[in-house]
Order: sequence, then C-alpha cells, then structure tokens
Amino acid sequence: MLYLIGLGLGDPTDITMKGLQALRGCSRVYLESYTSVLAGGKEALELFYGKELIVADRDLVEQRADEILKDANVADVAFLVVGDPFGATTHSDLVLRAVDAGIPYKVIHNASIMNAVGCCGLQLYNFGETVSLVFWTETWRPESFYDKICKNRRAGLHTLCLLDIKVKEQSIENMMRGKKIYEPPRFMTVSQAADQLIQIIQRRKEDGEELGVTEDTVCVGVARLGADDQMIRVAPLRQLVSCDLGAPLHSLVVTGQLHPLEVDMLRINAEPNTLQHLHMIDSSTYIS
Ligand SMILES: C[S@@+](CC[C@H](N)C(=O)[O-])C[C@H]1O[C@@H](n2cnc3c(N)ncnc32)[C@H](O)[C@@H]1O
Repeated sequence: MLYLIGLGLGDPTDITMKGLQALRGCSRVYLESYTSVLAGGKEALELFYGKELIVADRDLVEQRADEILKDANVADVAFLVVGDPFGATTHSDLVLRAVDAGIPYKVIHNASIMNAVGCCGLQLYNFGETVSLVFWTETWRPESFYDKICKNRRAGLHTLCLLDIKVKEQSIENMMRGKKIYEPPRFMTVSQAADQLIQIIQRRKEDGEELGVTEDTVCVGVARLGADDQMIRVAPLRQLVSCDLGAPLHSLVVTGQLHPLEVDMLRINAEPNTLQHLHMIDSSTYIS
C-alpha cells in the first residue's frame, strides 16, 4: 500500500492519529521536501514519529518515482507531504503511477494553507483562483499572476497568493562528490511579494492601464499559519512592503469585495491606519 499522508502546517504533532499509525507500520517513509516545509525540519519529525525518513526531492519524485513505489505492492510505503497531499500541490503523478503498477493507495488528509488561510477572517467560498508568485530574475519577470488577481477582484473574489520556495541544486558539487548538495532554500516573504506587486502596478500605471489592484488595496500577510507563533497582518498593499513577518512560510491575500463580517474579522489583525481602507459591500448581496 502507498500511503500519502498530510502532516498539517504547524509542527510535528499536527499529524493525525490515523496518519501516525499508518506511517509507523511502513517499511519506508519518504518526506516530500520541495513544495513546503515544517518547523524543525526532518530531524524534529523523525524524533516525534520515531521513524527514519528518506528525503524525497523533486528529482526523486518526478524522475525516479519507481524507487518510491518499489515493492509497495507487498509492503507499506508512506509518502509524507506538509499540509495536505492534495492542497496547492498535487501528487497525482505518483498516484497514477501506483495505480498503473497495480499498487493500492490511500490518502490521509490534513490541514492545508488552502483552508487554514480562513483564519484571517476572509470566507473561503469568497476566494477565486489561487496564484503563485515566483522569485524574479534579471531576465524573467512574469506578471500573469497580477492579471489573475485582477480577474478575481472584478468578480469580487479574494486571491490567495502562494510564495516561491527556491531550492537550488549545486550541480558542480554533485558531479564532484557524487551526491546532492543544496544551497539553503530561499523563501519569498510577504514583503518581497508586496514589492513585486507594486512594481507591476507602477509599470502598468505608467502605461495608462486601468488598475485592478492598487497600492491602497487591503491585503493580508500571513506567516507560519498553524504554528504557535503564526502572524497575520492586515494593511494596504503599500504598507506590507515594509512588514517583517519573520521566519517562513509566508502567503499573501489580496482582498476582493468584503462582507461586513469579514471586515469585523480583519479588524482583529489590522494595522491602526488600515481601517479607513476597508470598504464594505451591501450585506443584502451576501450569499451564505
Ligand atoms: C506549494 S504550497 C504547498 C501547500 C501544502 N501542500 C498545503 O497543503 O498547505 C506551499 C506554499 O504555501 C504557502 N504556505 C504553506 N504553508 C503555510 C503556512 N503554514 N503559513 C503560510 N503560508 C504557507 C507558502 O506560500 C508556501 O510557499
């Protein structure tokens, strides 16, 4: 059996009882290591689970999945994913390969950023398409996420922006030492994401474009949701550029139309001069 087990968001104790029981009975346990991270890392997880974990990088999962699936028809193998295995990252390819090979599989779910973001007070059914922001380079500055945010806003919907995690493989060391060595991963912060958005807004303003998002749009920065030290900041986009929400992981939400209840919830975490920016919708248009 192949078990895909969600680990939740906060720390090693967030695994479900069902997930823990399943992984303890497995002969091999892989930890997917490139789409998300959990505080304390692999060591903290091994200590709590009482089980050795094999790090599964992108190369192993996408190019050498057969290694993960080896003998999974006669033994139990676990594939651990921070958050939920199907939350903002799909491991459908692994599942399809397992099915092709006649290996039964089971998914054990957990909390995901896709639902935990509701704690900021915005209602989950008022969210539109989720977008991803990547680190820009000198020559690659994609802006398509901005257009999707505008599309969501035109429909009155909020946008969850997931922020890049960059894991860079050092191929030269690879060749020299015959093993994989990674530079420390880079995690995009809310401040960096807000800065990117503002650069796009300014450029489009110069082009005379009608703006779907402005520096005054109310946004929510969230960090380490689910952890004891999680942070939520509600402020106009321009203010989030200078916010420091601390250690990863971070996400940014660009609000759409706000229901009065959402405004009340946002106030809990609003910066003092943000309240004037919170615009209300007529509650008669609210659909529960
Ligand atoms: C590709 S998604 C993977 C999501 C994961 N499978 C889940 O279900 O939550 C990773 C991105 O989600 C966001 N994220 C994940 N966990 C988070 C957390 N606890 N707090 C804030 N943002 C988080 C970050 O932007 C991060 O780069």
